[in-house]
Amino acid sequence: MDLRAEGLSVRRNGAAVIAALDLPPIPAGELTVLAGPNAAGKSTLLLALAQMIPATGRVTLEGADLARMGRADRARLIGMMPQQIGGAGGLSVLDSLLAALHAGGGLAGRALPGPEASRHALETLARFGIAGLAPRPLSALSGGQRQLVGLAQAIVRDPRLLLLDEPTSALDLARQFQLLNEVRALAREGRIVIAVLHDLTLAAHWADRILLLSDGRLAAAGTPDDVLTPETLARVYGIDARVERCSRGRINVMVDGLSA
Ligand SMILES: Nc1ncnc2c1ncn2[C@@H]1O[C@H](COP(=O)(O)OP(=O)(O)OP(=O)(O)O)[C@@H](O)[C@H]1O
Repeated sequence: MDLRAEGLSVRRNGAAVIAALDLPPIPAGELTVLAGPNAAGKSTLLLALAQMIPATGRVTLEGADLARMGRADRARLIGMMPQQIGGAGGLSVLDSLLAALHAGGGLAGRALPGPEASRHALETLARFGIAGLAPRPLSALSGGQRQLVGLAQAIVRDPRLLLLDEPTSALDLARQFQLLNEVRALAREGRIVIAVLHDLTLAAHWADRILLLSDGRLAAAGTPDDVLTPETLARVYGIDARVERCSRGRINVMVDGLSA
């Protein structure tokens, strides 16, 4: 069971952002990290995979063509955490989760009665350690709290495919660890999970596989060991980097400067 994308092309503002991209099959059960320079097309790729922007090519989830699926079925199957989490208006955190649950037809497509829906939403918040935020208005959250709520919104329907755009960018070190630990557990439970991360040391620690995007093309794909080499980092980011192992065997990426 996997996600596949073949010949995917996206134009934005008249320019080709993603051009005839083929991805290797992305399996359930693993955490796939999407990395690459600014403006490489990472957010665009997530939006195109979720069919939220026009794209040509073929995207299949567990064999089903997502473009041919109804909106309600896609909402049931896909959870998307955008880079910017909305927070306007007076909607509470709990109500925002109930709205996300309702938008996808309930829990994995099964409508829940009111009290059960609230209980499920609260359990989802508790999974990320933020049940206490339930009554707070979205507009009154810190950036990090908003990011944790964004992940809870993406997962509340129990989707098969989880697309997370820079889920840790506003989080402190402890919450980065907590969130990525949960995200990897969500993958291990049998979901297909793709997360955009800029921090390659973090990616090396948590990813089962890394897709490195550059100028809308796949520059490298494979395990962190395969992808995170000084040669590839010089080619893709234009940096002089050292890739070293710390005492626990984990990969550390250190940047010494920009390539000449
Ligand atoms: N709404 C939009 N309308 C037009 N062009 C856009 C839009 N969003 C992004 N682009 C353009 O598409 C290209 C890819 O942007 P995208 O946001 O996908 O990159 P990214 O890899 O996610 O970047 P970052 O790491 O900076 O978040 C950029 O050139 C950007 O200017």
